Amino acid sequence: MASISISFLSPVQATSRPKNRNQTKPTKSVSKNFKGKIKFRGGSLKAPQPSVGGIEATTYIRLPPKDDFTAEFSTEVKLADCEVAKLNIEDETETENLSSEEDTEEVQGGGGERLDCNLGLSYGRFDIFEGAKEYNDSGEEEYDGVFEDRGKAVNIDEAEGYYEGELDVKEKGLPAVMRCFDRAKIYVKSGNGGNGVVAFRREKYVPLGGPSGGDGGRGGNVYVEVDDSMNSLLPFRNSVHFRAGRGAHGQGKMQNGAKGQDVVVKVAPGTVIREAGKSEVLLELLKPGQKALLLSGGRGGRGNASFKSGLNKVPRIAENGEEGPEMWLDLELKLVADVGIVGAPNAGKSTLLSVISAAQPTIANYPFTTLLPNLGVVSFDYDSTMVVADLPGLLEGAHRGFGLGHEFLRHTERCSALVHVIDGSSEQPEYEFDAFRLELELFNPELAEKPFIVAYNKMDLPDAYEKWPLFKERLQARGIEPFCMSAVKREGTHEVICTAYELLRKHKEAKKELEDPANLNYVADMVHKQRSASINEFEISHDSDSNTWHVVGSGLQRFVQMTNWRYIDSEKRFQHVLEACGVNKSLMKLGVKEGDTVIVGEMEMVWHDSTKIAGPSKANKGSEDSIKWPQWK
Ligand SMILES: Nc1nc2c(ncn2[C@@H]2O[C@H](COP(=O)(O)OP(=O)(O)OP(=O)(O)O)[C@@H](O)[C@H]2O)c(=O)[nH]1
Ligand SMILES: [Mg+2]
Repeated sequence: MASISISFLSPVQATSRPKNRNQTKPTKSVSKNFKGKIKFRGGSLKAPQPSVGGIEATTYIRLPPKDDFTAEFSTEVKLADCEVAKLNIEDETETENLSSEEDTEEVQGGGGERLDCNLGLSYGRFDIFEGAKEYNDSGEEEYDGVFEDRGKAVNIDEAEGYYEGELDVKEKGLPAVMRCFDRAKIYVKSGNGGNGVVAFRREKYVPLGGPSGGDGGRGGNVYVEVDDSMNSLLPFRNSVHFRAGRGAHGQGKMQNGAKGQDVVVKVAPGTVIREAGKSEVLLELLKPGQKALLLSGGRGGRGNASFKSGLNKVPRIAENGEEGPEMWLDLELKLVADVGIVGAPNAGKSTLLSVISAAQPTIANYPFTTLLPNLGVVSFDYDSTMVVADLPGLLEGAHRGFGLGHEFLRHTERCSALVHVIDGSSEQPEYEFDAFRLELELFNPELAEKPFIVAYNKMDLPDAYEKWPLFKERLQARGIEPFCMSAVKREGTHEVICTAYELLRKHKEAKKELEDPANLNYVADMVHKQRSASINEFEISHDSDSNTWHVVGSGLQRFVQMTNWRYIDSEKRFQHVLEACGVNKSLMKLGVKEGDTVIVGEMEMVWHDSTKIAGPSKANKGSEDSIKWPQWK
């Protein structure tokens, strides 16, 4: 094969490109000149401007450090076009093909990249913020119960009774402990593959031992697993980055590198995973033990033993390991509860939960005692259980940001039934019920359609007892059969909860038929599909101002990234691939000219019309004599 020489220039030299324009036959090869890692430079892509002419690409230029420019072709995966993948609770078969490695890493503690979650909620008269422990060194998320009344902090015990009176809307973000209870933003990156090496067998009495460079190991995978013991996303306040280990490099004597360590991100049942900033749901993990492969590690680079062929018995080439994909993910937790207890603040929701289950939520005679949802398991005589969630109280106007309950209403989205607890001692219980139904409707009409039970509470109080007949009559007139109870005295609660269980049972039977199987490895499959695009699929665009041609294609980009420029044969292979996949031909058809810059992945090259160089390449022989292909020395 005829030849063309390639030289890597320093960034300084690269800027004075005209100097090299006539350098059709540079004397130094890339392996001697180029030491550093090749950096990538992105550029704005514009529509191609086809024209005719141009001949051969030759000179390669090393790019400035990656930090100096904005990376356009990063390895970060974008799944904007992904379809929703919902997991089937019943489907367990998908987990079987996952690796059993469970390396719960914990990675960078930092708190810098937390979810920016300014939800703009207001709390009416009360603003609740975190106590001092929220910011202590140990990172414990304790809430020490301090209310702020328009700038003036008051103790939680003194806050009783503040609820009465006019409610003002005041814009303020949620306290971190609440914000992070069910939302988190994390970074995941699978491991890079290890590099392959060039080595030759040297042994006494074994002349010409041949290539013996081993392949690099595959990078570690990133898994997401449902952990039954978690019921919030609070652990992600301190752990944001999850990186799998990189594969070990290959070694001589045909030794392949070891696989990188996997990472398992543990999430609470009911966690919904989205790509950061996108609305499409990538995964929904419901069942404890479910384990999904999120990102698979990069492939290990091949050592020179893998390049041995009949034509090239002494290959001096090895690949870099493939970079592992990385992503930012938004996690959202929607509790997996069968029944949700909802109602106005101070109605007795937590009291009901404490009576029917072993849960011990905080109960007190002031609104917003419950700041985060509580879960309890109700066991029935006949060996069946149901999970009940007690949610923070909801105020009228919650959809406009009043109170706390609205933020947590979405946790009822997975509930099969709702129990409305009505405070019988309130002035107008029926009005309270109507206001609540309206709030549900405004938040999500689907919630309002869920089967529900009305539980009229505090029947032990004379006030509530007197109002009960009228309340019952009015609701019956509307076709609703309310229950009365006294949660404190444990009277009437059993009927309420048995009816709720009956609703749940009916709902589960209906749901069973609708469930469809889902692919747990959906995200990994999508990423793999994106990254393994054919090398022949590329687009060329031209920036006429800077005479720059951008060749964009994920297959080509991956190829450039895996090319190890330290080895002399890599240049030949690279040029051969550009030729074979039609990049050179396409550039010439589009009118590339002498001295134009051509950027392929991380590589920037200067195009040279090297008509002086002898003969067309083998691939082109006899087909298009007018076109001069890049040549090799
Ligand atoms: N007399 C009487 N008091 C009750 C009954 N149920 C609850 N309470 C009282 O009502 C007050 C509020 O009870 P909680 O269970 O904290 O009310 P909650 O609905 O969870 O309130 P938030 O969490 O603030 O929304 C407490 O002082 C309870 O003791 C009842 O059946 N009778
Ligand atoms: Mg409560």
